[in-house]
Order: sequence, then structure tokens, then C-alpha cells
Amino acid sequence: MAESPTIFALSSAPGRAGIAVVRVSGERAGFVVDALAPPRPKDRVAALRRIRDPQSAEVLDEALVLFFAAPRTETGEDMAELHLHGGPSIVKAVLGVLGRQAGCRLAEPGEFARRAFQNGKLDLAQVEGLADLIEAETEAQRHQALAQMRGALSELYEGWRRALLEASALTEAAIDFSDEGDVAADAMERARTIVGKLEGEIAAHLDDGNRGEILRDGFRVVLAGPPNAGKSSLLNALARRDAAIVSEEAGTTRDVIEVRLDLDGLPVIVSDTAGIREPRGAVEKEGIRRTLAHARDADLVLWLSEATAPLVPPPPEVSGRGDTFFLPLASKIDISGAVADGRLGVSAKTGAGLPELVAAIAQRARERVGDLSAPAITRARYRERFMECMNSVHEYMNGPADQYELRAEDLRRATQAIGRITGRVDVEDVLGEIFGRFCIGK
Ligand SMILES: Nc1nc2c(ncn2[C@@H]2O[C@H](COP(=O)(O)OP(=O)(O)OP(=O)(O)O)[C@@H](O)[C@H]2O)c(=O)[nH]1
Ligand SMILES: [K+]
Ligand SMILES: [Mg+2]
Repeated sequence: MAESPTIFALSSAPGRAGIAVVRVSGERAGFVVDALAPPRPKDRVAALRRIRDPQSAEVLDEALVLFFAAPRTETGEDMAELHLHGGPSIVKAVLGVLGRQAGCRLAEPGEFARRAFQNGKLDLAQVEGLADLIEAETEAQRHQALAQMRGALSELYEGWRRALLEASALTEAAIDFSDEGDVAADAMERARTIVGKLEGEIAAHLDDGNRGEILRDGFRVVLAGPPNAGKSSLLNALARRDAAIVSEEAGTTRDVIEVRLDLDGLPVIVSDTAGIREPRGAVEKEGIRRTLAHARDADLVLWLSEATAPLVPPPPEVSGRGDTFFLPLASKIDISGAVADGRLGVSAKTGAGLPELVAAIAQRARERVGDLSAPAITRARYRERFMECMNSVHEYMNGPADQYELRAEDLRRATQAIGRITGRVDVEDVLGEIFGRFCIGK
């Protein structure tokens, strides 16, 4: 087999910085250090070295250099790190010299993680945990991503896959002993017990109120209500900046405007929307359509109307999904004073009621996300595979038990569906999609 190219990339953020870390991975990583920064440091020991262009002998920088021998490395290959001074021209020069070394080329996005996967260092669910960890903005997101990267989901899913393999072995035994009716029936009965237990566990995992995905992607709050209720003013007060245009003219907001907040470590996305009324013109009509579409998908709709006006009844898109998704608010209580009709009163102008509102949103988000330590589905990709798995499991449980071959096929499909999540089976098709979303150097 031809030697796979040695890859390199800037792994720290681009731009001016105190330090820039360039990583190298592959069979030639050690030779690269020998050529650019001799002598090669001892395995896993940092050493200060001059970085030179081996052709011109020009000194490019003085840097900390590390060499890590395979296989105890992140990618499973030989790796080197150059901790350069973080000037863009130094980084550019060093990357240029690396590109001229035999067998070396710039890494593609996600290629370090891809090699870690291919060398069995991480499975796919762990790789996706790593991607989430890099993206994490809040504490709870970081916890969830770190647990996933360290294998919390992988262990759970592998356990289920092993149980399915055990049931498969029993079903195969039934096929082998099909002319000994008792033995075959007994094996099928034991397999059925295993699959029945699994069915319950996966059903519970699927029926999680999307809490893992909400934590990963954010709890979606939509501000809606009649025009001029003060929605944009409230958004700005929550975001503590002028994110949306405010004016006394009804129908100011047309496009949906989103701000991301960190409430108690939970990611919350608040959207300001167009006021709902009989639209005047095509643009406002489209704005209202967008408001209603967002309200239907929201985890919580804040229905805002002025404190002095009685509660305007919300459209069914807003109220139809029940109280869990709906919180009525009374705005501008600096003018009217408190309200007595059960609405939570707020003033964007004075800030009155905002701490209570923030607490109420955080409370709802916490309820939806639930126990943060229990592993939850974090991606639609996993949910889809589990639905496939469950279809086959249902076939298995409900199909005639004495049709052993058909039941064995059900289990094969169920096992394969779970295997696709962690990358145990034919995964080439999903690899590009997953690793391509990483940035270069990861
Ligand atoms: N006194 C007082 N005035 C407010 C408050 N919030 C908003 N207003 C005023 O009410 C008017 C409408 O505010 P917006 O925030 O634009 O209302 P909106 O609901 O976004 O309006 P549309 O986008 O047109 O639907 C503006 O003149 C604001 O200054 C408040 O808490 N107190
Ligand atoms: K307005
Ligand atoms: Mg507005």
C-alpha cells in the first residue's frame, strides 16, 4: 500500500496571536522535525528549537517543538507540534516550507479527526462529540459534548448492539437446530427476552423530548404578539444591545431576528418576530407567515401584549400546543403599573419584571433539558437510525417466531442501524458529511 500523505495545518485560530500551533501527522512527521528543527526532541518532551527552511537555511522562528510517536497520539500516527510565535507571516512561511517537504500536504477540514477515527482512536459518535465540544458556547453544552467525546453515548449504543448480536446468535442457533423443535423454540424465547428489553430501552431513549438536541442546538424562544406590543424592545433588553429596530410605528419588524443567550449555562435562542394583525401589504404578510412558522417550532412562545390592553387571544399556532409552550406577558408596566390577570408584567424601559422573565425562561429550559448527566440523543442522525432500528425490532417482536430466517434478517437490519451511529458498519457515505464540517486543523 502506498504511504498516505503526511498532513499539516494551523490548529490554533487564524490571525495574530501570542502563539500559533501547527500540527503535523503521518509517517513523515519525525523527518519533518529533523529537517526543519533539528535535533528531533525526545518523544513527548518539549524543546526549544530554531525553525529553518532546510533549502535556504533561513531561520523562520524560534519555537517549542514536540514529537509524539505513534500509536499513543490523537490520530494514532506519528505527530509533531510547532508552537510558533503567532504572527501571520511566520505561520505562512512555515506552512509554505512544510508544503515543500516530500510526502507532505495541507490537511483538509476535519482530516486529523478522520484519521483518529480510521485508526480506531475515536468512533463516529465520539468524533461528533469532539465537533460539538469545539462549538460549545455554554457550560451545559460543554458537559454534554465532553461526555459524548469520552464515549458516554458510544458505550450505551455499543451495549445495545452487543445485545442484538447475542439475540442474533440465538436466532442462528434456532436455524441450525430447526429440526429439534424444543431447542429452537427455547433459543427463540431467550432471544425474544433480550430484544424485548432492548425495545423498551431504545423507546425510552427516543422518547426524551429532544432534550439532547435542545441542549446542543439551543432552547428556542419566540417573542410574538400584536404590533407595537414592545417585542423588539424586550428582545433588546434581554440581549442588552440594540439587536432589533424599535419604533412607534406599528409593523416595524418584518424579518425574524435572533439573539443567543446563555441562561444558567443553557443555550437559549430568542427570536423577535413581526407583529400579528391583518397584514397591510405583501411584505408584512410574509413577515407574519414567518412569525407563525417560528411559533409552531418554538420550545416556548412569549405572547406579549400591552398591560393596559386586555389579553389579545393568540392564534392557534401559538396557543394550540398547550401551556408548556406558551407564556403570556404584559408589556410596558412602567405606564400601567402591575397587572392582575395572571400575565407576567415586564417593562423594557425600566427593566421591571425582566429578572422574573429570565428566571421563568431558564426554568422552562431546565425542565425540557432534564437531567444533564443522563446521556441523550444529540443529533437527528442518531434519531433516524434508531427509528430504523425500532422498525426492525418491531418486526422481530411481532412477526411469526418460527420463521427463523426472517427474524434473523430483522436483527441484522436492527444491528446495522445502530452500527451506523458509531461507525461500526459501512460508513463511507456518512464520513464526508461528518468530517467536512470540521474546520482545517481539527
Ligand atoms: N413606556 C414604554 N414604552 C415601550 C416599552 N417597550 C416598548 N415601548 C415603546 O413601544 C413602541 C413599540 O415598540 P417596539 O419594540 O417597536 O414594538 P414591537 O412589538 O416590536 O412592534 P412591531 O415590530 O411593529 O410589531 C416604541 O415606541 C417603544 O419605545 C416599555 O416597556 N415602556
Ligand atoms: K413598532
Ligand atoms: Mg418589532
